[in-house]
Amino acid sequence: MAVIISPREEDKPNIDLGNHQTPLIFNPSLLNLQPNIPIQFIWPDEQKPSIDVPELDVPLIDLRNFLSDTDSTLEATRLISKACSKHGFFLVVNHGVREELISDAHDYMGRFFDLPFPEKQRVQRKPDESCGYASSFTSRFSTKLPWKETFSFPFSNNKNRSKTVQDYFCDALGHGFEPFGKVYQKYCEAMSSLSLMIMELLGLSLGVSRDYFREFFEENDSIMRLNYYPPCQKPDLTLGTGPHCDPTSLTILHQDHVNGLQVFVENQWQSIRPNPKAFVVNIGDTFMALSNNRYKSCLHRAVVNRESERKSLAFFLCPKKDRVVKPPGELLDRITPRKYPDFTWSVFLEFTQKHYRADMNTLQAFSEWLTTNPSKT
Ligand SMILES: C=C1C[C@]23C[C@H]1CC[C@H]2[C@]1(C)CCC[C@@](C)(C(=O)O)[C@H]1[C@@H]3C(=O)O
Ligand SMILES: O=C(O)CCC(=O)C(=O)O
Ligand SMILES: [Fe+2]
Repeated sequence: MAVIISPREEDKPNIDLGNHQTPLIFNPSLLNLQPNIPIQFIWPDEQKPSIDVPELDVPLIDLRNFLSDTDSTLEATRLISKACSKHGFFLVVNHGVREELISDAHDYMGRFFDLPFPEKQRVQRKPDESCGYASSFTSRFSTKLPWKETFSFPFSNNKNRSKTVQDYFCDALGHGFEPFGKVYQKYCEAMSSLSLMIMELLGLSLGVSRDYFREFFEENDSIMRLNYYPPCQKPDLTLGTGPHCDPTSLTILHQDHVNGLQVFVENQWQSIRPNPKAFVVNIGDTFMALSNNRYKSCLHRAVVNRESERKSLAFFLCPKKDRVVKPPGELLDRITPRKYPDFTWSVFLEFTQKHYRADMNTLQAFSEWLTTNPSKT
């Protein structure tokens, strides 16, 4: 009988606070004036950030001649195979995304988070929905709150070429936000194209056809997330984003110039230094399942600091919601049985939004949850 997964109470998302609880409002400019931070933001000793961590040696993959030159393609597949079998993180440069588009995306992110709090609350994330504005997740979790504000919105890459991001901004915030919508529409389209190029690389490196994963993600229902980490007076007591593996398929992250991303590799936290010309790419749980565990979705977190705010752009590539996630035949053989059951991203996403706070065991917990909820398979 499978153990029924019920995360620790404090980790269980509060779907309904009812009217007996009003969530603490995370207003960093006010919170940071107080000598101490609210207890909900203080993490357990074993999870508090360590001050000095070593730098992770992350492979840098040059996409300039990828697919046009055999040697470059071989080198890229070798590097990606080594990194993804170990920790799932690598950098890509000469990626073809215009510097101006990246700087516009950072610029508009700053403008959004500088808006007055009531303005941001107009797009407040609704309970058990994955998109919208969230400040510190006070309405979702009762302890171990992250020191951050986020704004997430959907991107769909589909045949009718709809402008889902631009429409989201105009519908949710009004036509005055059309410039925001246009920039993030272009940015997400560039992220989707880059993701598909990386999917070709991943396919080649896993020994399946170059087009297999590209076709799988050609149409995608992805999530764009803007992360804003205010300065914190007690950076050694809290975390900007807690330790987790991304439940999604592939994450393409652009950090601003402030250090903060850390990955847990060889039993220690190691930082990935910001490089404005590079995107940080990591394998998520869903791609780990697609690769039948050959490539690893790795534990990572974000730390904060006393002096400066930090921002990051995270594009989460996700398959079409109801596409069945199962590894290709080439990755299955008699000595390598299936590691995870078939599932759809829509059910996995629902699991992370309604039942389980994503951490380092999300995919395992989800697999076990499916056995006790057969209607979800
Ligand atoms: C599908 C998702 C859930 C989260 C956003 C995307 C991919 C990463 C997930 C998350 C960042 C992992 C850490 C916990 C979390 C609650 C957070 O800190 O934001 C997660 C996101 C979420 O559930 O909103
Ligand atoms: O902000 C960062 O550097 C990492 C954020 C992250 O891991 C996430 O949003 O999933
Ligand atoms: Fe992450």
